[in-house]
Formats: sequence, structure tokens, C-alpha cells
Amino acid sequence: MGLVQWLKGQFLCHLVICYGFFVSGLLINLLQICTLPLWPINKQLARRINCKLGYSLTSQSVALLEWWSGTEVTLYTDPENYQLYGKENAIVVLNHNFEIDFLCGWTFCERFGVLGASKCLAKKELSYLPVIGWMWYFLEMVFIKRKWEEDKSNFVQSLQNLRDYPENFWFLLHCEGTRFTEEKHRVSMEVAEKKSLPKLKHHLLPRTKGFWVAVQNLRGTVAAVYCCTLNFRNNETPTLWGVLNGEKYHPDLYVRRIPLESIPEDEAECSAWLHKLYQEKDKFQEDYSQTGCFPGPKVTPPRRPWALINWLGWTCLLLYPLCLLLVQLVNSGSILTIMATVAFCAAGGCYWNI
Ligand SMILES: CCCCC/C=C\C/C=C\CCCCCCCC(=O)SCCNC(=O)CCNC(=O)[C@H](O)C(C)(C)COP(=O)(O)OP(=O)(O)OC[C@H]1O[C@@H](n2cnc3c(N)ncnc32)[C@H](O)[C@@H]1OP(=O)(O)O
Ligand SMILES: CCCCCCCCCCCCCCCCCC(=O)OC[C@@H](O)COP(=O)(O)O
Repeated sequence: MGLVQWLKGQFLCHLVICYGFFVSGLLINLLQICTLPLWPINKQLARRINCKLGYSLTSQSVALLEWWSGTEVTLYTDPENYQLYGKENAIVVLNHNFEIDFLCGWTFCERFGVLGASKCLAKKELSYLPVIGWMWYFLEMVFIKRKWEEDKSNFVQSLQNLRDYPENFWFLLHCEGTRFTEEKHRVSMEVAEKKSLPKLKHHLLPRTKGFWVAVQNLRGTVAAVYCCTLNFRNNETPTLWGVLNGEKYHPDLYVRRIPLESIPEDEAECSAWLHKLYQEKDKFQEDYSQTGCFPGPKVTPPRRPWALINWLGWTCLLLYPLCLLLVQLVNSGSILTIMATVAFCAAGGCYWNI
């Protein structure tokens, strides 16, 4: 193992990274709160500022994936459609199998310049996450309790609000509604059987209501659905912990662009359409497991420097006061305080390595 790789596994590096992420995140949350008085005066400006602030936080995790772990997402897609990515609004339908699927999605967003404005349909609990959940509130993410009667009006209103969004956005929808596990797969295939639907091997049965409502409410705003299928070479099981330790993964993402006009308006037809889409996605995954690749030409969109520059900027800015604090601590001469600090860091290090 080289020195750099060894360093990437060290607790101190992880501490610096997490410190930078959470402290910059809190400052960004604070700046977002400061935009509140601007909303009634100039809503579009407030939204644009929030996109930039959102970018400044989200891109740090993208920098971690792209520059720290060196992970590159290989894209399989039609070159004609490639020209349109980032230049239009889209609904992204993505499988939900991996711990870092959202991060792989974000690098794709970053490379096509829509990271700050990217959105998703997420469970309500995520809105309470410190830093990231609070940031999403200002980015107009759509949160649901997954109880249709309670969600209906808020869901529709949140989608309607996006109709005049000032930046191009991608709206992520995990139609399976939860991350794939063998147990959830077994249950959902029982539902498939009851509904006389073909069984899926690599996906859960999609929940169709959210997709239909999103498509209906974003007609005229969104140009297409990007049907995205993600997998990892060599049966890798990527984790956030691995990324933080600088482990390099090999994701492949197959993206098909489907114009929104081609999706049926009627609820039952739209549901049948989505089920058919998942049957196709399942076939792509099955072929991938046999051949190790998706159909279509491959391309790796170029990595941009902004995520790295932003990350280094925040790290330098925030390390400076931390170093001052440590110097002051040593100068204070209080053995008790110094020992308490060392003990705290050592305990953190042990915990980290368990
Ligand atoms: C690659 C590019 C990426 C770009 C990335 C861009 C942006 C990224 C931004 C941020 C990244 C952050 C990532 C965060 C990820 C967050 C992930 C989540 O939180 S997932 C959870 C939330 N999302 C969803 O739930 C969406 C899917 N669900 C739906 O759409 C649902 O329809 C619903 C809207 C929640 C409503 O659900 P509800 O159950 O109330 O109603 P439904 O009509 O849908 O369901 C009833 C229907 O379902 C049948 N049923 C019962 N059990 C099952 C089962 N196990 N599987 C399937 N179906 C089931 C039941 O019989 C009913 O059927 P019927 O109506 O016919 O009677
Ligand atoms: C510089 C970077 C610093 C390192 C820190 C990295 C932090 C990365 C940013 C965190 C972003 C958090 C995004 C959370 C996304 C979690 C996805 C998720 O939770 O999906 C839930 C679904 O599955 C449904 O779950 P179920 O309740 O059905 O089960």
C-alpha cells in the first residue's frame, strides 16, 4: 500500500474531512436562512443563490468520490442524447441497490452542471438530517411520508412550485420506494404475482403512483425521463465508508432518454408503461451480470475542477481557525485540557477503527 493510500485510511484525515463538511454545512445553512427575507422580494434570485449554496455543500461529497477515492462513473448512452444532458429539465428514474447510488448520481449531475439544482422525491425522515436535510428544505426537495392520503396535496403543490424554477434541474425518483434487499424483493414479487405482473430479478416492483403524479404535474416543465440503470463492475459492493477510505469503485450507468410526450397521461396506462420500463431495466441488469456491460457506446464525461476547488477552499478556510484553537490550547498550559483533548481524539480514533 502506498503512502497516499495509507493516509486516506487514517482517522485524522477522516476527522478533517468530516469537520470541514459539517462546519461548512452549518455555515451554508446559516447563509440559506439569511436568504429568507429575499424570497418575497425576489424569489428567483433567492432560488439561484440557494442553488449555489447547495452546490457548495453537495459538491464536497462529489469531490470526495471523484478526487479522493478516484471513482469515475462510465456512462453508456446515445451520443445524440448526450448533447441534451444538462440543457433541459428531466425526471430521473434510478434503481436503488447501492449505498452510494445517490453519490454516483451526483457526479453525473456535477459533470452536466445541474448539481446545485438537483432534486429528489425523498422520505420525510431525510429532511430532519442535520446540515444536508436542512439544506434540501431550501432547495425545494419533495418530501413524502409514503402515505398517499397524507402526502397527496403537499406532493402536488411541491411539484407545481417547480414549474417556474429558474435553473435546469433533474428530479430523482426511486420508483421502487426503498433500497433493494432480498426480503423486500421476496415480498414485492408476491405482490407482482397477485397482480399477474412478470417477476423481476434485480428490482423491486415499482410503485407507480409517485411517478404518474410527477409526470402529470411536470408536463411542460420537464422535457424527458432519463431511465438510469446503475451497476458496479466485478460485483463490487460500494460503501460510503469505503469512499471515505479512498477506495476506488467502478460504476457503470446506462442512461436512456425518453421524451415526456411519449408517456401515457392516463394513470392505468402510465402504471403499465412504468412496469414495462422496469421489465426492460431488469433485462439490462441481467445482461450486465452476464457480460459486464450495458448496451450502447461508452463515454466518461470530463471531470470538472470546481468541486475540488470548492472543497480545498472550505478546508483551508476552516482548518485555519482549528489550528489557531489547537495552538491556543497548547499555549494555555492546562495539562488537564490538553489531556482531555488527546483522550477525546484517541477515543474517536479507536471508535473509527472498530
Ligand atoms: C443518475 C442521475 C441521478 C440524478 C440525481 C438527481 C438528484 C439527486 C438528489 C438528491 C439525492 C439524494 C438521494 C436521496 C434518496 C432518497 C430515497 C428515498 O427516500 S426513497 C423513498 C421515497 N420515495 C418513494 O417512495 C418513491 C416511490 N414511491 C411512490 O412513488 C409511491 O407511489 C408513493 C407516492 C410513496 C405512494 O405510495 P403508497 O403506497 O401510498 O401508494 P401506491 O399507490 O404507490 O401503492 C399502493 C399499491 O402498492 C401495492 N403494493 C403493496 N406492497 C407493495 C410492494 N412491496 N411493492 C410494490 N407494490 C406494492 C399495493 O398493492 C397497492 O397497489 P394498488 O394501488 O394496485 O392497489
Ligand atoms: C466531504 C464529504 C464529507 C463526508 C460525509 C459524506 C456525507 C455524504 C452526504 C450525505 C447525503 C445523505 C444522502 C442520504 C441519502 C440516503 C438514501 C436513503 O436513505 O434512502 C432511503 C431509502 O432507501 C428508503 O429507505 P427505507 O426507509 O425504505 O429503508
